Amino acid sequence: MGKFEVLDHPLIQHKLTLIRDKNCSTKEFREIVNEISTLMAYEVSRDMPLQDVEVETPMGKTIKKQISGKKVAIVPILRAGLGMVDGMAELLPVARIGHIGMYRDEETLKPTEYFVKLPSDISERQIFVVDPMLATGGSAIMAVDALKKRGARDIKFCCLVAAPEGVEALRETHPDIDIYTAALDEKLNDDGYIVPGLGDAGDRLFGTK
Ligand SMILES: O=P(O)(O)OC[C@H]1O[C@H](OP(=O)(O)OP(=O)(O)O)[C@H](O)[C@@H]1O
Ligand SMILES: O=c1cc[nH]c(=O)[nH]1
Ligand SMILES: [Mg+2]
Repeated sequence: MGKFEVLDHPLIQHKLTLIRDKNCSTKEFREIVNEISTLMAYEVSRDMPLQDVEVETPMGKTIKKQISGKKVAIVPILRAGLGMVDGMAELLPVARIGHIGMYRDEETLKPTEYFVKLPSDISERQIFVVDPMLATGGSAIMAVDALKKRGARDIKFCCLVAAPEGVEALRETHPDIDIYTAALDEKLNDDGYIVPGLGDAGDRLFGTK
Protein backbone atom coordinates (compact mmCIF):
# COMPACT_ATOMS: atom_id res chain seq x y z
CA MET A 1 0.00 0.00 0.00
CA GLY A 2 1.29 3.46 -0.90
CA LYS A 3 1.79 6.17 1.68
CA PHE A 4 -0.87 8.61 2.78
CA GLU A 5 0.58 11.69 4.46
CA VAL A 6 -0.85 14.97 5.67
CA LEU A 7 1.98 17.49 5.43
CA ASP A 8 1.52 19.29 8.72
CA HIS A 9 4.57 21.56 8.60
CA PRO A 10 3.56 24.85 10.29
CA LEU A 11 4.50 26.94 7.25
CA ILE A 12 2.29 24.81 5.00
CA GLN A 13 -0.60 24.93 7.47
CA HIS A 14 -0.30 28.70 7.92
CA LYS A 15 -0.23 29.42 4.19
CA LEU A 16 -3.13 27.05 3.54
CA THR A 17 -5.23 28.95 6.06
CA LEU A 18 -4.46 32.20 4.20
CA ILE A 19 -5.81 30.86 0.90
CA ARG A 20 -8.91 29.33 2.50
CA ASP A 21 -10.03 32.89 3.33
CA LYS A 22 -12.68 33.86 0.78
CA ASN A 23 -11.26 37.39 0.73
CA CYS A 24 -7.82 36.23 -0.44
CA SER A 25 -7.29 37.90 -3.84
CA THR A 26 -6.49 36.02 -7.04
CA LYS A 27 -2.97 37.44 -6.97
CA GLU A 28 -2.35 36.35 -3.38
CA PHE A 29 -4.01 32.98 -3.98
CA ARG A 30 -1.71 32.25 -6.91
CA GLU A 31 1.40 33.40 -5.04
CA ILE A 32 0.62 31.40 -1.93
CA VAL A 33 -0.26 28.21 -3.86
CA ASN A 34 3.13 28.61 -5.47
CA GLU A 35 4.84 28.94 -2.07
CA ILE A 36 3.00 25.97 -0.57
CA SER A 37 3.97 23.88 -3.58
CA THR A 38 7.65 24.60 -3.01
CA LEU A 39 7.32 23.57 0.62
CA MET A 40 5.47 20.43 -0.45
CA ALA A 41 8.21 19.59 -2.94
CA TYR A 42 10.66 19.56 -0.03
CA GLU A 43 8.48 17.09 1.87
CA VAL A 44 7.48 14.78 -0.99
CA SER A 45 11.04 14.41 -2.25
CA ARG A 46 12.24 13.08 1.11
CA ASP A 47 12.56 9.49 -0.12
CA MET A 48 14.36 10.28 -3.36
CA PRO A 49 17.15 7.77 -3.82
CA LEU A 50 20.71 8.89 -3.10
CA GLN A 51 23.93 7.47 -4.42
CA ASP A 52 27.55 7.74 -3.33
CA VAL A 53 29.72 10.11 -5.26
CA GLU A 54 33.35 11.11 -4.90
CA VAL A 55 33.87 14.80 -4.22
CA GLU A 56 37.13 16.63 -3.71
CA THR A 57 36.91 19.32 -1.06
CA PRO A 58 39.82 21.75 -0.50
CA MET A 59 40.92 19.26 2.19
CA GLY A 60 40.92 16.13 0.05
CA LYS A 61 38.74 13.45 -1.49
CA THR A 62 35.66 12.01 0.19
CA ILE A 63 32.60 9.93 -0.71
CA LYS A 64 29.31 11.76 -0.14
CA LYS A 65 25.69 11.58 -1.30
CA GLN A 66 23.94 12.96 -4.31
CA ILE A 67 20.48 12.36 -5.75
CA SER A 68 20.72 9.30 -7.97
CA GLY A 69 19.89 9.25 -11.63
CA LYS A 70 16.12 8.67 -11.56
CA LYS A 71 14.45 11.24 -13.74
CA VAL A 72 11.50 13.26 -12.52
CA ALA A 73 8.28 14.56 -14.07
CA ILE A 74 5.73 16.96 -12.66
CA VAL A 75 2.29 16.37 -14.14
CA PRO A 76 -0.41 18.96 -13.37
CA ILE A 77 -4.07 18.13 -13.88
CA LEU A 78 -5.36 21.14 -15.82
CA ARG A 79 -6.36 23.71 -15.02
CA ALA A 80 -5.88 24.07 -11.29
CA GLY A 81 -2.81 21.83 -11.14
CA LEU A 82 -0.92 24.43 -13.17
CA GLY A 83 -0.82 26.61 -10.08
CA MET A 84 1.45 24.08 -8.37
CA VAL A 85 3.99 23.52 -11.15
CA ASP A 86 6.39 26.45 -10.76
CA GLY A 87 6.58 26.07 -7.00
CA MET A 88 7.40 22.38 -7.26
CA ALA A 89 9.87 22.94 -10.09
CA GLU A 90 11.73 25.44 -7.94
CA LEU A 91 13.14 22.50 -5.93
CA LEU A 92 13.04 19.99 -8.80
CA PRO A 93 14.51 22.10 -11.60
CA VAL A 94 15.40 19.21 -13.88
CA ALA A 95 11.85 17.87 -13.89
CA ARG A 96 10.07 17.54 -17.21
CA ILE A 97 6.48 18.76 -17.20
CA GLY A 98 3.61 16.67 -18.55
CA HIS A 99 0.01 17.88 -18.78
CA ILE A 100 -3.29 16.09 -18.30
CA GLY A 101 -6.40 18.10 -19.11
CA MET A 102 -9.51 17.13 -17.24
CA TYR A 103 -12.74 18.79 -16.22
CA ARG A 104 -15.44 17.62 -13.88
CA ASP A 105 -19.07 17.71 -15.01
CA GLU A 106 -20.88 19.95 -12.53
CA GLU A 107 -23.96 17.71 -12.43
CA THR A 108 -22.60 14.18 -12.54
CA LEU A 109 -19.18 15.07 -10.98
CA LYS A 110 -17.62 12.67 -13.51
CA PRO A 111 -14.35 13.81 -15.08
CA THR A 112 -13.69 14.08 -18.82
CA GLU A 113 -10.17 13.87 -20.18
CA TYR A 114 -9.45 16.44 -22.92
CA PHE A 115 -5.67 16.58 -23.21
CA VAL A 116 -2.65 14.40 -22.46
CA LYS A 117 0.93 15.34 -23.31
CA LEU A 118 3.74 13.61 -21.42
CA PRO A 119 7.51 13.24 -21.70
CA SER A 120 8.19 10.30 -24.05
CA ASP A 121 10.18 8.45 -21.36
CA ILE A 122 7.44 8.79 -18.74
CA SER A 123 7.76 5.10 -17.74
CA GLU A 124 11.30 5.77 -16.47
CA ARG A 125 10.41 8.82 -14.40
CA GLN A 126 9.35 9.43 -10.84
CA ILE A 127 6.10 11.31 -11.34
CA PHE A 128 4.54 13.96 -9.14
CA VAL A 129 0.92 14.47 -10.19
CA VAL A 130 -0.27 17.83 -8.86
CA ASP A 131 -3.80 19.15 -8.38
CA PRO A 132 -4.89 21.35 -5.48
CA MET A 133 -8.15 19.45 -4.88
CA LEU A 134 -8.91 15.76 -4.32
CA ALA A 135 -12.70 15.75 -3.98
CA THR A 136 -14.56 12.62 -5.19
CA GLY A 137 -11.23 11.34 -6.51
CA GLY A 138 -12.59 10.87 -10.03
CA SER A 139 -10.11 13.23 -11.71
CA ALA A 140 -7.08 11.88 -9.85
CA ILE A 141 -8.08 8.28 -10.62
CA MET A 142 -8.51 9.06 -14.31
CA ALA A 143 -5.19 10.94 -14.42
CA VAL A 144 -3.35 8.01 -12.83
CA ASP A 145 -5.12 5.66 -15.27
CA ALA A 146 -3.87 7.81 -18.16
CA LEU A 147 -0.32 7.71 -16.80
CA LYS A 148 -0.32 3.95 -16.15
CA LYS A 149 -1.73 3.30 -19.63
CA ARG A 150 1.42 4.98 -20.95
CA GLY A 151 3.74 2.90 -18.80
CA ALA A 152 4.15 5.09 -15.71
CA ARG A 153 4.74 3.15 -12.51
CA ASP A 154 6.31 5.43 -9.92
CA ILE A 155 3.57 7.92 -9.09
CA LYS A 156 2.99 10.34 -6.22
CA PHE A 157 -0.18 12.42 -6.03
CA CYS A 158 0.19 15.83 -4.35
CA CYS A 159 -2.74 18.05 -3.42
CA LEU A 160 -3.54 20.89 -1.07
CA VAL A 161 -6.93 19.78 0.23
CA ALA A 162 -8.38 16.26 0.20
CA ALA A 163 -11.80 14.93 1.14
CA PRO A 164 -11.92 11.56 2.93
CA GLU A 165 -14.11 10.22 0.10
CA GLY A 166 -11.47 11.09 -2.51
CA VAL A 167 -8.59 9.60 -0.54
CA GLU A 168 -10.52 6.37 -0.07
CA ALA A 169 -11.48 6.10 -3.74
CA LEU A 170 -7.96 6.86 -4.99
CA ARG A 171 -6.35 4.42 -2.56
CA GLU A 172 -8.83 1.69 -3.47
CA THR A 173 -8.31 2.07 -7.24
CA HIS A 174 -4.58 2.79 -7.16
CA PRO A 175 -3.22 1.33 -3.91
CA ASP A 176 0.36 1.53 -5.17
CA ILE A 177 0.63 5.32 -5.40
CA ASP A 178 1.65 7.68 -2.59
CA ILE A 179 -0.76 10.46 -1.65
CA TYR A 180 0.36 13.71 -0.02
CA THR A 181 -1.98 16.48 1.05
CA ALA A 182 -1.64 19.66 3.07
CA ALA A 183 -5.04 19.00 4.69
CA LEU A 184 -7.60 16.27 5.09
CA ASP A 185 -10.92 18.09 5.33
CA GLU A 186 -14.24 17.05 6.75
CA LYS A 187 -16.41 15.98 3.80
CA LEU A 188 -17.91 16.70 0.39
CA ASN A 189 -21.10 18.73 0.15
CA ASP A 190 -24.03 17.80 -2.11
CA ASP A 191 -22.42 19.67 -5.02
CA GLY A 192 -19.18 17.71 -4.69
CA TYR A 193 -17.22 20.58 -3.14
CA ILE A 194 -14.86 19.97 -0.26
CA VAL A 195 -16.01 21.41 3.09
CA PRO A 196 -14.56 23.58 4.50
CA GLY A 197 -12.16 23.43 1.54
CA LEU A 198 -11.24 26.57 -0.33
CA GLY A 199 -13.90 26.71 -3.02
CA ASP A 200 -13.18 26.20 -6.72
CA ALA A 201 -9.41 26.13 -6.95
CA GLY A 202 -9.27 26.71 -10.72
CA ASP A 203 -11.55 29.73 -10.55
CA ARG A 204 -9.68 31.18 -7.58
CA LEU A 205 -6.28 30.70 -9.25
CA PHE A 206 -7.26 32.16 -12.58
CA GLY A 207 -9.97 34.61 -11.54
CA THR A 208 -12.60 33.02 -13.74
CA LYS A 209 -15.59 33.59 -11.50
O1 LIG B 1 -11.84 14.75 -7.16
P1 LIG B 1 -12.81 15.29 -8.16
O2 LIG B 1 -14.24 15.13 -7.71
O3 LIG B 1 -12.59 14.75 -9.54
O4 LIG B 1 -12.61 16.87 -8.19
C1 LIG B 1 -11.38 17.48 -8.22
C2 LIG B 1 -11.11 18.14 -9.54
O5 LIG B 1 -11.99 19.26 -9.74
C3 LIG B 1 -11.21 20.44 -10.00
O6 LIG B 1 -11.02 20.63 -11.35
P2 LIG B 1 -12.16 21.16 -12.34
O7 LIG B 1 -12.90 20.02 -12.94
O8 LIG B 1 -12.96 22.18 -11.63
O9 LIG B 1 -11.33 21.79 -13.51
P3 LIG B 1 -10.47 23.13 -13.52
O10 LIG B 1 -9.22 22.83 -12.75
O11 LIG B 1 -10.24 23.38 -14.95
O12 LIG B 1 -11.26 24.22 -12.86
C4 LIG B 1 -9.91 20.14 -9.29
O13 LIG B 1 -8.86 20.95 -9.73
C5 LIG B 1 -9.71 18.69 -9.56
O14 LIG B 1 -9.10 18.42 -10.80
O1 LIG C 1 -13.93 21.77 -3.46
C1 LIG C 1 -13.60 21.55 -4.63
C2 LIG C 1 -13.92 20.34 -5.29
C3 LIG C 1 -13.50 20.16 -6.58
N1 LIG C 1 -12.84 21.15 -7.20
C4 LIG C 1 -12.53 22.30 -6.59
O2 LIG C 1 -11.89 23.18 -7.19
N2 LIG C 1 -12.92 22.48 -5.33
MG1 LIG D 1 -12.48 24.27 -11.28
